[in-house]
Amino acid sequence: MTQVITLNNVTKKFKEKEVLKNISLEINQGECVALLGKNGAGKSTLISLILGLFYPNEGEIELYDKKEEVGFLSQKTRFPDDVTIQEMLGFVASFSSNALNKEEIDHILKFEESKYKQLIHTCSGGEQRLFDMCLAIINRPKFLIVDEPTAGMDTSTRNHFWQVMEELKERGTTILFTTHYVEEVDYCADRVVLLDDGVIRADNTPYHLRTLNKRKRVAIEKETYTLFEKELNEVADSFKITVSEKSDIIIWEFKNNLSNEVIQSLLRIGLSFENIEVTNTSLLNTIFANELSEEEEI
Ligand SMILES: Nc1ncnc2c1ncn2[C@@H]1O[C@H](COP(=O)(O)OP(=O)(O)OP(=O)(O)O)[C@@H](O)[C@H]1O
Repeated sequence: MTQVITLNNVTKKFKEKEVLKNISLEINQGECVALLGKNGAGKSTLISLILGLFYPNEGEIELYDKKEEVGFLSQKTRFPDDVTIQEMLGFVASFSSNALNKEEIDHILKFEESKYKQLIHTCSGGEQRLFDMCLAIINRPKFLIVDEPTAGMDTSTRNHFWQVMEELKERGTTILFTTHYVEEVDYCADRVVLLDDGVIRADNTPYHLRTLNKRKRVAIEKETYTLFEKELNEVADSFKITVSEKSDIIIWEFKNNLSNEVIQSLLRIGLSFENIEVTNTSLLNTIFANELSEEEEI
């Protein structure tokens, strides 16, 4: 496979703080990689290193595409107050010999014709994000990096955005995107890289990460719980179940491998499946809920 970027044992510090610790990562041509992590995990710093905006303190980064073949959508964009959508599109397109044509731009933005004459800052949050995206891909980059692209988008704009990403992917664009939305990795990511406190905790397919259920969750209505309280507390104690309350339900959480025994105990006490709701807590949810301990393997 042809590599687009390679990071070898990269460490980045801001003063004494290690924000990225010994990161090694390869992205191959045509791959779509989701970089997932909580606030402050180091996602934007990693992107800045790839873009050459910061130097690493240790390690090497090799970008195989030319700089002008890389498109970048940053988390926040700023434009002068007195520039229209049309003017900015024309300005950015003027740097490329093969810029997107009007029809392609219309397909991305889905703006009415009159909107092009509007000042950029009068766009809604979602419209502005689509506009940012359009500028990022106006020169048809081979490698596209997008940092939290869907912030501020409503559901239909978000769906449209992911459709555009899918089309880019079908045309062979290599994509690296960051997101806080666990469900967004399902749209077009081939791989999910989980960054946690500056360390890569997982690098695998979305399917693989989703199926790694570390915990089971059982919700029981408080009214029902009260009827069987003594017996339920005994079961909870014997399996060391984490018990919490949320409005009118009691939630039990326990390791997946205890599922059969816990459910059988509930049925023995007299609860029926109609009284309980059983759900899986995925690995991704677990990590985002800050519940994964350092020792837990992925
Ligand atoms: N220029 C800088 N100087 C000092 N510290 C910085 C700088 N840039 C980032 N940091 C720190 O590095 C850590 C990682 O920040 P980064 O922006 O990479 O995280 P992130 O995963 O992108 O977070 P978010 O999801 O909130 O955007 C944070 O603690 C942040 O305060």
